[in-house]
Amino acid sequence: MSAVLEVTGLRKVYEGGGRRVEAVGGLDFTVPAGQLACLVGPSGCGKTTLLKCVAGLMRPTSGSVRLAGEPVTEPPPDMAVVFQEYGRSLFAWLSVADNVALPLKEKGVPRARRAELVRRALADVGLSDAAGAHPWQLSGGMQQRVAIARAIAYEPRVLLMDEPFAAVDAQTRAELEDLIRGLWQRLGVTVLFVTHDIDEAVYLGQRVLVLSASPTRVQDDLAVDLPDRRDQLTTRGDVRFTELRARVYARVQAAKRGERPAPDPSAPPAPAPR
Ligand SMILES: Nc1ncnc2c1ncn2[C@@H]1O[C@H](COP(=O)(O)OP(=O)(O)OP(=O)(O)O)[C@@H](O)[C@H]1O
Repeated sequence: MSAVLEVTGLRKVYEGGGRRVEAVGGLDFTVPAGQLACLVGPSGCGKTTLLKCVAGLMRPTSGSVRLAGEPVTEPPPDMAVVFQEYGRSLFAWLSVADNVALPLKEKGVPRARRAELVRRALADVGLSDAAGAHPWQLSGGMQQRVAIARAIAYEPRVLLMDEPFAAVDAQTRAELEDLIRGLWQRLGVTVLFVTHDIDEAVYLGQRVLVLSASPTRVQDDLAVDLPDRRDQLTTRGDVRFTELRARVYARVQAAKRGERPAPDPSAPPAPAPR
């Protein structure tokens, strides 16, 4: 299956205030349609910068991003982003339903269709009852569910997530991870999920891309050959999960030290697209 997302020679250098930081340094990868790929890398390695470039929110210094073959030069209509800071991404004065509806309004989706998409998305994230509430009346986990509902109501081809669960407690995080896997399986959307949490990357992904320290590059690209049906207890207790986690951990450590590990002959081949 062809790649829906192509990142080629992507480089981003920040300059200003007498400081020059090469955050992303010549990065190449593609994501096939329908894949759930996780990006994991050391703190400060350039994950957010990369995602902003992929989302068309930031111009790269050089290189390109293509979505379904088209160059991304501004936020594309068929891409949605969920950020870590749900508190800042929701509008406090709008109801939950209106928050979810807002991007659809901007996209020009007719009112009746909008109402249907909002209803479905809120049902998908288990928040039908909270449609009339305001974000500040909800827990952090519920607010992040609203942000996810807003993203999926938009019916994106690609869903980008930047450490979306970093600010919620462990139990809520586990629930949200399962929610994302469930939505991904049901909707068939392509997901690029950025996290610094190795366990989360292995639990969620079909594939884990390990990023090097800044200026970041793809250090490794591992297939996650765990069964498609995952649950927090069984999957995390699986010997294969522990092996993959140890392998990703070792590679993130190597990335921090700036080492390039030798290719692993026992690593499974890249996963087939769904
Ligand atoms: N607007 C900016 N101007 C200058 N430098 C920046 C800017 N944004 C990020 N940087 C620098 O680019 C590098 C990568 O930052 P980025 O936020 O992309 O990393 P990250 O991997 O997402 O970090 P974390 O894991 O801590 O969230 C850092 O050295 C950071 O200081």
